[in-house]
Amino acid sequence: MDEGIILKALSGFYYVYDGTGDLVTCRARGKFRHQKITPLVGDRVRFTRLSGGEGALDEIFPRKNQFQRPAVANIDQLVIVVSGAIPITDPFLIDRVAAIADSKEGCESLICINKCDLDAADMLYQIYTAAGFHTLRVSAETGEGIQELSAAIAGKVSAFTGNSGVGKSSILNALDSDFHLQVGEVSEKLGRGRHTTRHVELYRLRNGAIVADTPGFSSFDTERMESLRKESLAHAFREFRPYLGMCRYAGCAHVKEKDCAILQALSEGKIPPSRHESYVRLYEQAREIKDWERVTKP
Ligand SMILES: Nc1nc2c(ncn2[C@@H]2O[C@H](COP(=O)(O)OP(=O)(O)OP(=O)(O)O)[C@@H](O)[C@H]2O)c(=O)[nH]1
Ligand SMILES: [Zn+2]
Repeated sequence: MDEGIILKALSGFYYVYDGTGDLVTCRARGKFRHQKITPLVGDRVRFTRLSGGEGALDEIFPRKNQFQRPAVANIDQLVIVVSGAIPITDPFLIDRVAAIADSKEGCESLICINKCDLDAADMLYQIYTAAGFHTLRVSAETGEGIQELSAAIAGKVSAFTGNSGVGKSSILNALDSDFHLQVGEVSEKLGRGRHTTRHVELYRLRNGAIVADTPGFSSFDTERMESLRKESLAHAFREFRPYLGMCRYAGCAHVKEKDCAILQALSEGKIPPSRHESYVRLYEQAREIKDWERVTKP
């Protein structure tokens, strides 16, 4: 039996890449349906090769992480594309999506500041380097920083996200000029634009990176923030972690409590103010969801 990764799922077919040649078009064996297991794009699988480039999925290896929207598994790295100019990215949107990635097992986040030819985005750069994120400055227009980004994604499975117009597609094209051809082919087959659908696909770049061009921030697993319960939210803010457990009260919310280690670190400049503001906003939202659930659920 062979092993590979599902790059694409369409109409009951799973397109598996075994690390070398062409994709193998697989059907899932009946046992998956009986077990109610749906193979996902990103799944590592074992399969049997049949004739004519076809195959059968035999086994899905355990997932290290999983996203609902887009439905994709085993993401090594979320590349959060942001910009300091046209459009300026709101730090809250960055923090929300970074918290989702940082709450998943084995998913790193990389902050990629694009359009540096227009604006160096010093404020964003300072916030995210201070918070401990790997932060890169690039320009899809001039090619600045693209080599460094290429090295940061090589050999990994990365999902790209970012607010609309920030330059995700331009960056992917700068990384690999064949990228638009791969994407164009799919859009044509589906007969619609790639962002009008929930279809997700992984693409192989020439440097060995595997990438997903996902929908923008607004739809990236942010619906109702199911993954971010208020109790676990502080853990999803990486620079808060050294101080957790050091507050005076065990159930400290780190919002305005007395003798809170997070608020202390904030006042000492060890936590960027905008990061704490985002935390408070998400905390309030998570609390509202809980209250709402309590009202509607008997
Ligand atoms: N000056 C400059 N313009 C850029 C850069 N990167 C992208 N752009 C421009 O920004 C606009 C949006 O770029 P896209 O690559 O379509 O952005 P996107 O994030 O894929 O947008 P959506 O598909 O809406 O999510 C285009 O007009 C690009 O030419 C850059 O580094 N510098
Ligand atoms: Zn606290």
